[in-house]
Amino acid sequence: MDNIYISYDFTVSPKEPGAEILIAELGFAGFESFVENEKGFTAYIQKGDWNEEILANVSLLDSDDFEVHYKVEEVAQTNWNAEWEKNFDPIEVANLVSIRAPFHENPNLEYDIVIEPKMSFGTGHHETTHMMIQHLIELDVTDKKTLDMGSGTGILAIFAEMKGAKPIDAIDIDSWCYENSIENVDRNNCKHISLYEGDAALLEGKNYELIIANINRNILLNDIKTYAACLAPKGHLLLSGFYQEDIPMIDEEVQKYGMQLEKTINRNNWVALRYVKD
Ligand SMILES: C[S@@+](CC[C@H](N)C(=O)[O-])C[C@H]1O[C@@H](n2cnc3c(N)ncnc32)[C@H](O)[C@@H]1O
Repeated sequence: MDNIYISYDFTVSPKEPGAEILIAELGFAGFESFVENEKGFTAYIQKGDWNEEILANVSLLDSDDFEVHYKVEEVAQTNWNAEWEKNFDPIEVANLVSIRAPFHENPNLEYDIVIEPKMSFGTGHHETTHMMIQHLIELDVTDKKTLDMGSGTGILAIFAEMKGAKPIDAIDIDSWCYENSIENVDRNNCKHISLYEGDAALLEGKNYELIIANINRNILLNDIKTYAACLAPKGHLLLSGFYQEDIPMIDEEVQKYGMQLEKTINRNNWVALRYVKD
């Protein structure tokens, strides 16, 4: 991949919650990095991943509730780490889990996840990551053989290990994510996570008691049958990366493989579903 990026400098009014919702949508459209400022933020995408239609499905741009302006520029690769360090705030989930950068102070909660996301998705800022952490908090995952599909920074695999899951496979299709997750797994002293670059094709013949997949609706619809084939009876499947209105479609697919919906979590119209296999 070359080092040329396309940047979109967005102003969003009102900024709260507009910028947060827009960042979430852009993350799913393929943007890789976001640097906030007073009036909005700048979003970056590699030129090779960009296309003319990149904003076509970003619904906030059509919303009457927010005023959004942007200007587009081509930029050479910047020092992402320095940019990111200036802008990443620590996050807490349920007063139990902190997700922070190495330079943040440790708030001394029960679980402390240290992540340096660079270009990959998964700081806990996103609603879907947050909800998957919530599901994992509630599940007893001790000694559960686990798969984290679409692992991004590795954040969910890392938290699963902290909660006692093992062994864990974490798979991401993106080479940046794969490289970055190696660093994060190491940084959090995880010993039971095996990382792979790839997709559902790697799952043939595998067996898990817990499968976590925070990807997007279409990839999930395509891959649910493969996940189902790898999931043991009484095993749990956690799915996120889609909206409330996508639930019927996802649910219809999952139901084909003998799984029951146990719990739905919803944040700002994003959802995370927990299924259990018969
Ligand atoms: C929404 S992010 C989730 C990251 C992290 N698990 C989290 O919860 O914050 C989705 C991830 O799935 C990866 N991905 C996309 N398509 C995939 C596929 N077919 N198989 C595996 N990973 C995929 C992307 O590269 C991205 O890192």
